[in-house]
This record gives sequence, structure tokens and C-alpha cells, in this order.
Amino acid sequence: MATRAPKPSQRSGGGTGRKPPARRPATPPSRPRRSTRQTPPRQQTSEGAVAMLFTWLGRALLLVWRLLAHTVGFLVRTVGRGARDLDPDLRRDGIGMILLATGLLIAAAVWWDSEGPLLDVTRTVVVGAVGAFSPVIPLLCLPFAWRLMRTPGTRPTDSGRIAIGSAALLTGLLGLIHIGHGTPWPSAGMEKIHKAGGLVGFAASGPLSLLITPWLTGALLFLLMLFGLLVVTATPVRRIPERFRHLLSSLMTTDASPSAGVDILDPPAPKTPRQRRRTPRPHADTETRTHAGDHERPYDTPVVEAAPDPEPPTRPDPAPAPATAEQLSIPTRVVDGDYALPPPRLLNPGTPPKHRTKANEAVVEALTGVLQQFAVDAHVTGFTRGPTVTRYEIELGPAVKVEKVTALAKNISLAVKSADVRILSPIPGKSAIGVEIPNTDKDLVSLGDVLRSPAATSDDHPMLVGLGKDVEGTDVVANLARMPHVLIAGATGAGKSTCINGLITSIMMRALPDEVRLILIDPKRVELTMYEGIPHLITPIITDPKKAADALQWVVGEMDRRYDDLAASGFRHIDDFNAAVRSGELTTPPGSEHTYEPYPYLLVVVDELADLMMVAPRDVEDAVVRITQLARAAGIHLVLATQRPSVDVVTGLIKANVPSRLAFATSSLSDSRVILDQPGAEKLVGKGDALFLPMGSSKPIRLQNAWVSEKEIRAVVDHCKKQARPAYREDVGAAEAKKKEIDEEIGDDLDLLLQAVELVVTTQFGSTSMLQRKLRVGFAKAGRLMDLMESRDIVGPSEGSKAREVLVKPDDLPQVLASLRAP
Ligand SMILES: Nc1ncnc2c1ncn2[C@@H]1O[C@H](COP(=O)(O)OP(=O)(O)OP(=O)(O)O)[C@@H](O)[C@H]1O
Repeated sequence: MATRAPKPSQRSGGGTGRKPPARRPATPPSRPRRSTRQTPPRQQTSEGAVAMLFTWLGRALLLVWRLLAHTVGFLVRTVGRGARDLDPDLRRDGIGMILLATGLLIAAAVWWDSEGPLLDVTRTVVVGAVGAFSPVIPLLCLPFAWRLMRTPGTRPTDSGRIAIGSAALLTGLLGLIHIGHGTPWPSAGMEKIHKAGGLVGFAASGPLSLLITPWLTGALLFLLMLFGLLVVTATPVRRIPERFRHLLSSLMTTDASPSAGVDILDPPAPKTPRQRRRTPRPHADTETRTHAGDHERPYDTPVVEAAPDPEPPTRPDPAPAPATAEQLSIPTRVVDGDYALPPPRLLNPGTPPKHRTKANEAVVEALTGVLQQFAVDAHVTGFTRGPTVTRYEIELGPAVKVEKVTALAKNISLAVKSADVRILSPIPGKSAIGVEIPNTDKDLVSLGDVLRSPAATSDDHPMLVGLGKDVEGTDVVANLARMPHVLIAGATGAGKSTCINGLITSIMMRALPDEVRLILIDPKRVELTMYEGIPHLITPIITDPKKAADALQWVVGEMDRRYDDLAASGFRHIDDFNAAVRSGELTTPPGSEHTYEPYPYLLVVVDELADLMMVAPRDVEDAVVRITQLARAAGIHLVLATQRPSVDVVTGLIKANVPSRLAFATSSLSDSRVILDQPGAEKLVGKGDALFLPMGSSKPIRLQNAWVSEKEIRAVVDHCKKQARPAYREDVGAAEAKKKEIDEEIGDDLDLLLQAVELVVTTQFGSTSMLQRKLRVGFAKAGRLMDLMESRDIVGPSEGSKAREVLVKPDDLPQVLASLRAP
């Protein structure tokens, strides 16, 4: 966890230059104080003179080095001014190329002893500096150049860290090599220096060996090497065990995690489908798992347990399949032969997370300043940096009201120059107030990193998707099958579409088409078109809102069919049913035309619920409610997204039945209330900053949604399309509409129906209340008459409070009446 206590000087607000407060808060005795350093008395030993000599020697060397560095720096800066306008990627490529050229030059000078004045100088400098290590230098240039060119978004801070770490690593190593060769001094001849650790090796080990013996010097140099290694790999000492675990887990799983330091390598090939066949996991628990590489640490993310099934599923003798149940309604065999999942390398790594930056320290100072100005006895005791926001922890002194800090929200906003300050009181699980402030230097969270994290690779459930990283930098994944339905909302530009792309890409990356099938509804016609033709689809992408409403009706029918199979076979959940079918335990009786096959999960994604609700509010609401109430056990799950989270789109009924919510930045507090039933989303900063409220949880988790670019999506889509073609169901959104002939039996209502048709067609006004008034019937009867007319294409579908469209012209009335009278 990246919680760090600020420096004592920051806590006291020493650096702010503000007047001391009238009443200074008493610092609790337990708080660490600034340590006063004791300078040990100087020892006047005989070694003192030698030490002094080396100190001066060291200073002189440092002076020469600085002079050299400034000169080179000046030259580079002169060139750099022009280069500053270059695209960062081009700049990185340029540096990479220079590194490659340098490697080639050194290889020519050192490996092949080639002739030429520049090569002679290179040889003298390189061999003189690093001695026996010089043949390795060209090899080192290659990975560094590769990393620069391959890793987008490498920050200057990373380059600086890697340079410092490598320098320490190399110095330690050269010193050890020098000691290994008997620590020769230059006075013994440069030949010996060249064969040992070179001048750098000598500088690191020679003088020190005189002072503290070669053995002790060796030990110190070893520690220096170790330090260098930790700096290069950005591993604090306390995280060494965790890094080892990462390394082990990435060796044991097929995916290589870039966090394990292997981002320059292509991860191993994905599992074959046969390897990927899995035993379905228990479905009863609902969980959202997060992982930071260390399970030992407590995490805030709730693990939500839904009520377990009261009894395990029974395995009755296969009963005859019900007559109404169709053959498996989704063709499951879309895959001929082996289907390889897309390789993880198709998704790019993000930027490496930073745990502390100057911006964070400036905010700690500003917060401390505000607390002091208002004489509140409270202290900033640490902070946790996430990719988008940092959570600063404030602990109160004794008998200080929480309101004293929360009332300062606007002053804090002013001090840290950000309108999006969110105060958490308390931080869940801590007796501290949290102040979440957006980072001015954000990190990019990539879907690739989340899907390669142990949180995702440790579970091979096909419906597991990568969501992003929480405020502590922990990877957040979620199993859509256990959510079991999710509502995604947020203002335009807040990151909804990116999130939906992340969900669909996760499915394509992890699930075979036989395991998860998709229905994508995109009335906006722009967001989801790039998925057209992937083998997971069971119908082309639906863009017509009317067809979308019919498709939802089809899903209801599909759900009923699955329930029929479940009821006939005595299973309570599709996972158990599938397991029994796969193991051969469940078969239909001999002679039956019906065969059991595993049902794939069916994921329905609606990108813009508002467009559907405008066209057929009642039908859409009915279908959504029915699906969300029942479909979980049938393996059918909904993702509903909207940028208009108003009550007419996200109705009370829909809200009550869609338990998981993901809120991106909303434009108002009331929108936040509609999605989350609480404020908070209006304070989000956009661009994927989100609040996730999993089913059963009352406290939302703040997370930075994972980014996936269009280019990456296209690569994954292309891969999937090359593996298999979609097998579309013709009846989705069409045949199922026929199901609307709910009231085939006109029965005793024929006379009334004829009157109603006459009325509606002659007036060309399809209103239920008109039928009520003119025919003197109740609301239920008038509604039924309208449904009968809709199922016979006399009127169009319901349009909410508006009258229905009348589809029959007055001229055609006699014909229609005659067909109704016909038996
Ligand atoms: N997870 C993310 N990480 C980084 N940047 C993001 C992320 N999500 C969104 N963005 C940025 O925000 C912009 C808008 O995102 P997106 O198109 O997903 O928003 P939206 O809510 O779907 O908007 P609309 O409703 O208009 O389609 C993106 O182009 C990108 O620059």
C-alpha cells in the first residue's frame, strides 16, 4: 500500500511561510518528531589523514564530473530545444536509435577490434572505464533501446530512476569484478586495470579496500548492486516478497504481467480451447475481487456474499424435455476446430504507477496549511496515491469534531486549486478522514495490465472483466455473471463508452464464443459498430430501437426456454446444468427429439437505454424487469448504459432490479442520486474516474476505469474474426415479436374488438383512454383490446403517453374487419 507519512516539516507547515496560528494545536506525544542528528566527535586517528585525502580526491572528481556533465548537458539542451516540439513517441524512438548506434559503435570497437580514430577513442574510453565488462556493454544497449521504443508513455521520472539504478548496479558489479582480480591500482599499469573492473571498478573498490579491507568493501558493493536492482525494478524492500510472488505466479500462469518486469517480452501463447475447458465455479456468491499482488493486505473492496443456495442441486433422472422447449436456442458450435484466444500482447501496458510525486507533497503542505490557518487540531498523517486521485488521510486530535474538517471542504478546494475534492468521513476501516484530490500528474491504467494482473489470471471464469484500479492502485476485476446485471451511467465524455469497450474486449480476450454469446444494442450507431462480425455475436449489432425492444422480448423468450430445460432436468442454475451435460450425466431419454447441450452465457449490452425508453418505454421496462428478476440462474446478464440517468430512463422498477451500478462523472448531484442513491458522482473528474457500487454494497469504490484504445480493440476483433465466423439467429428481434400475439384467443371480445378497430381506424387515433370512454370499458379491457390490435398490425407499439400510430387506413377497414370475423 502506498501510504506514507509526510515529512514532519510538512506537518508543521514550516515551509508555507504563513503566519503561525493564534492557537497552535498540540502535537500528540505519539507523533514522531523531527530527529535531531547527533554529529559524532571526530576521531583523530592515523586513518584520518588518509580519509581526508580521499575526501578531497572524491570532491575533485565530483567537480570534474559536474563540469563535464554541464558541458554535455548544455550541448544536449541546445539540440533538445528543437527536439522539444517533436512528438514524444518520435523523441523516444530517436533516443532509442542513438542508443542502438552507440551499441553498434562499441561492439565494433570492442568485439571486432575495428580500426578508425573514432573507434580507437571509443575502445580507450569504454575499456578504460569498465575493463573486463566492456564486451557486455553493446548487449545492454539493446534492451534499453527496445524498452524506450516499445513502451509508450515512459515518463522522464522512470528514465531517471532506471538510469540511477543501473549506475548503482554497474558500479557495484565493476567494483566486485575489480576485487575479484586482486584490486590492481593504476600504478601497476593500465593493462591490469583493463583486465579487471576498469577505472570505475577501481574507483569503487580500490581506495575503500585500503580503508576497510577488500572483504568488507565487497559486501558493501554487493549491497550497492542490490540497491541498484531494486531501484531499476521500482521495488521497495518491503515489496520484495510480493514481487517474487508476482514473478512466480506469472511463471506459473500463461500470461506475463508487465508489473513483474517482463513488459518487453511477448507473453506466452494463450491456452488452447481444450486447456481452457473449465469446471464452472459455484455461482451462489457474488464477488468483486481486487488484487494488489498481496493478499495479506486488507483491502477496502467489499467481497459481497449473496445468500447461498439453501440446498445443493439435486441430480434427478433425466425427465422428458418439455414439449414447449425448443432445441437449444443458441447455436453453440460456432467454433470449428481449435479456437485460440487473442494473445495478451495485443493489449498495451499502461504507465507504471507512481507512489509519491512532488505534486502530492505540495498538496500535503496545502492541507496542513489550511488546518493550521483555521486552528483545527488535525494532521495529515499519510496518503495513498491512485492513478487518478490521491486519498490524503487526516487524523483528528482529541475532542475535535469531524465537522471542523468537513466544513473546510471549500477552503481545501481553494488551497489545492481543484473543484473536485471529495471528503470521506471516515475512510472505511480507518479512524481517519479521507480527502480525495485529483492528481495533476495522472497515471494511465490500461486494460491490458488489469487483465494480466493476478486478480484476473487467477480466475478463468469467462465472464470476468477488467474494470480498472482503485485509489490504492489495486487491480479491480468483476465477474459479470455474479453482478448479475449492471447499470452504467455518466455524463457525455465521462468514459462510459470506454468502459463498455473494456467489458466487451475483456470477454473477447477471455471467453470462447461457445462460452459467452453477445447481443449488442447500439441505437447511437457509432459506439459498437467495430464489433460487427465477431463470433461471439448471435445477431448483427442492433441499431434500430424498435428492433432492440423486440430483441429484449426475444431474450425473455430465451430465458423462459432455459428455465423450461432447468425445470425438466431438475437443476437450479445453468452452471450446474452445463456441468451435468458436459460430464454426460444429463441426457435426454432415448427417442426424444430434444437434446441437451451446454448453454453459453448470454450478455446483452445496451448502449443508450434512453433511446430505447423513448421508443417503447413500457415494453422495454417490462422486458428489462423480467430479465433482471429471473435471468441470473439462466446465465443471462444485462449491461445497461445511459448518459441520461433521469428517472424517466432509469425508472424505479429498473433501478430496483439492476443491483450493481457504475457511475462515471455526472453533471448534477441529482443524477448521482439516481444512479448510486447517494451523492459523489458529481465530484468525479471524468475520463474514466468512476464510483463502483457492487451488488449488496452501500459504499461505492472509487476506481480509474481501464483504458483500451480503438487500435487495440481492432486488433482483438481481427483476431477473433479470423478464428471463427458468427452463427446468427435469424429470429432475434423479429420472430420473437410474433410472441406478442399474446392474445391469440379473442374469445368473447370479438364484438368489442370489432368496435374498437372501427373506432381507431376511422378516427386514426390509437388511444387507450378513448377506447375506455367511447366503449365504456375499464382500463384493463381497453389495454387488452389495444394489444389485440397491435398483434394484428392494426396499431403500432406503445409510445408511452402518446397515442399509438394507426397502421390501417380507413379504406382498408372492411377488409380488416372481415379477416377478424373469419374463423
Ligand atoms: N479509462 C480512461 N482512461 C483514460 N482516458 C479516458 C478513459 N475513459 C475515457 N477517457 C477519455 O475521455 C474521452 C471520452 O470518453 P468516452 O468516449 O468513453 O466517454 P463517453 O462517456 O462514452 O462519452 P459519450 O457519451 O459522448 O460517448 C476519451 O476520448 C478519452 O480521452
